[in-house]
Amino acid sequence: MKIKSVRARVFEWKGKTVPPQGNFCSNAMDLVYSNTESMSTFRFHSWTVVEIETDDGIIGLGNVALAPKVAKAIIDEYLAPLVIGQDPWDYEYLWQRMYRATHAWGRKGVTMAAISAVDLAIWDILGKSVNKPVFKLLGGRTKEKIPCYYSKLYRTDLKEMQDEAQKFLDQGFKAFKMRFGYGPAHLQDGVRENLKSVEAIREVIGYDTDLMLECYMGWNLEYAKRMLPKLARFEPRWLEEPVIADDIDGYAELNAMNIIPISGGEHEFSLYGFKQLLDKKAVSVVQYDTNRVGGITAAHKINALCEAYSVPVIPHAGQMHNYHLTMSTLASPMAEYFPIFDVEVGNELFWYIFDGEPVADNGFLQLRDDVPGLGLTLKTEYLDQFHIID
Ligand SMILES: O=C(O)C(=O)C[C@@H](O)CO
Ligand SMILES: [Mg+2]
Repeated sequence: MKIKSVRARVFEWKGKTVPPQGNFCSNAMDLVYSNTESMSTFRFHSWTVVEIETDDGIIGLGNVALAPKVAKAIIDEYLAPLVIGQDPWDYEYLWQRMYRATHAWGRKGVTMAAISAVDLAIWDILGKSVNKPVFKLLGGRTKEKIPCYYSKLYRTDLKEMQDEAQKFLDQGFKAFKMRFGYGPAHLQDGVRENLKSVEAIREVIGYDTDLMLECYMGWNLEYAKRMLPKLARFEPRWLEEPVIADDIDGYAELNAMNIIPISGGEHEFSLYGFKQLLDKKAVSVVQYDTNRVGGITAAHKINALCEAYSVPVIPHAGQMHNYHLTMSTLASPMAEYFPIFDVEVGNELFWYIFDGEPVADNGFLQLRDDVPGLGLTLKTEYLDQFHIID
């Protein structure tokens, strides 16, 4: 079997979007003075879909949501020529070709995300070619079904947040992730607002339910060190991305305080990036995203590394490409889950592009043994609400 073609298309959402509430999520831009909305560069309103076809007609689907137009250019210009004409079963060789050929300027960020998208499509082909779901090629079914946590609760009116939490508590979710709205730039008022929002959610979900707290790189080390003792009473399962991804020593200092487990990884890339996080004990929960970190080829290796370090893997953002990694290892106890909503930040946009994503049932997800590859097809229902760049 040989790869015959690689097609990368950008799906630009032109449909309805929900305008964000102010301070709906602390983020890395909060500390930079600007007159634009600080989360504006952290939107996922475009998504690049990769379709790789083999000479015997199998089509594999991959996807990338980081800088999708740039990712397309990297795939078209650099990665496609490296894999066309090659055997997809030589996936490690192909991964190393893409990684090393772009090493001078790739390694992390959008190049690794582009490599991930190609790698996902290759693994989709491998599964389809032997009529097996991808998780069966990685280690098989390690769970009867996958526990998942509800992920949204962006900072808005506290009563609205409580109603949202109640609605999904009633649907059987046993774990929730909420977003802080404030960070160092918002001074003591922001501290009080952050604490009030956690208290409000705990009032609804109680303490028999996991609560995770998301900073999305919006704090800094000094502020996080002040906040951790104030948050401890709420017994969070983890505090996510309190500092920017490059501040690995900051992560390690916060994790070493042993007040609240620190999580991160959605903005880290490659096996080596995670070796560094683990060697420095920077995180207590690893959260790579398989469509960023280097695809399934890289994520599978990181799963083994995390198993050896006894650090759980709970991949960022859910989605099928992550669920196969969670299903195939005991090192990954749970998945993130974004329910389908009107398009807001865009974390939910994949629901409008693909069919086949599992819908949570009572806080669990199921992958089928009889659906080959990643298990996704392109959805036609919303195609008229996308502008597609081929
Ligand atoms: O789901 C996450 O972990 C994310 O970081 C999504 C981002 O949009 C803000 O939370
Ligand atoms: Mg996050």
